Amino acid sequence: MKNYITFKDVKKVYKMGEVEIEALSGVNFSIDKGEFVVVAGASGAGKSTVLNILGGMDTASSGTISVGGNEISNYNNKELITYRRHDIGFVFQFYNLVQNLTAIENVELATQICENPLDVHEVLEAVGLGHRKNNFPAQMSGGEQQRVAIARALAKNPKLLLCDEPTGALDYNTGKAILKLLQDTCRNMGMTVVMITHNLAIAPMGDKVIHVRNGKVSSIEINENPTPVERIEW
Ligand SMILES: Nc1ncnc2c1ncn2[C@@H]1O[C@H](COP(=O)(O)OP(=O)(O)OP(=O)(O)O)[C@@H](O)[C@H]1O
Repeated sequence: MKNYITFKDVKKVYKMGEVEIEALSGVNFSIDKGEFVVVAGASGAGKSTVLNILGGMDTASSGTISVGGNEISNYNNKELITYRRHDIGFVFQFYNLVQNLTAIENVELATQICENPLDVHEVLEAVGLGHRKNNFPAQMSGGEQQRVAIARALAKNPKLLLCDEPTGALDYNTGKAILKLLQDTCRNMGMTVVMITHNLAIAPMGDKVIHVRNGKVSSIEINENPTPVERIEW
């Protein structure tokens, strides 16, 4: 589906007492269903603000955001909760797992609040953790914990998978394996994936690369033939 997501003239102003910070100053882009999109830019450019607004964790000050034909910029708080719960899977830099629950329990916890969850065993197999289901986070490496976090997001069967620097805390090879998992998930499940990075070297893996600078989109690249992660070096 073309233009599954659209941002039209989206602005975000944070007010801190007397001071106003314009984090987004008129952001425009569109994303098709099933695209793997990389949002790239320097620290403070506005990447997380874009992702948080798209995921319904924050709201725009003005402008229109539409996802799958719904104007989420008009949603009230209750509608945003439902949207986050059913439509969005989030993956963060630091995995945010519940430490006293096993891998499978962490994934099950997320599926308990959503409508059409996937089979938790199958999802853990798919992320390569079939043999670690009963381990606690402290018994797993960073890369394995991030796989649990990805399984937790995917098991909700979300419409959108949003990833904020998902490899930021991982070493080179582990990070690469996680990027491959995300790219393969996008292809195999037809999942729309939006991933933030400050690492421009991995931009060629995206079907689309949205460059953000000073709260604006500075350019958008379309890669007709995205590079498989295993062929990217940085
Ligand atoms: N809750 C907030 N209150 C006030 N200012 C904020 C808030 N969140 C973000 N900002 C400001 O908005 C601007 C954009 O921040 P944002 O976190 O979106 O950038 P970023 O590109 O994701 O950066 P990084 O790569 O460092 O995470 C920055 O100037 C930041 O200080």
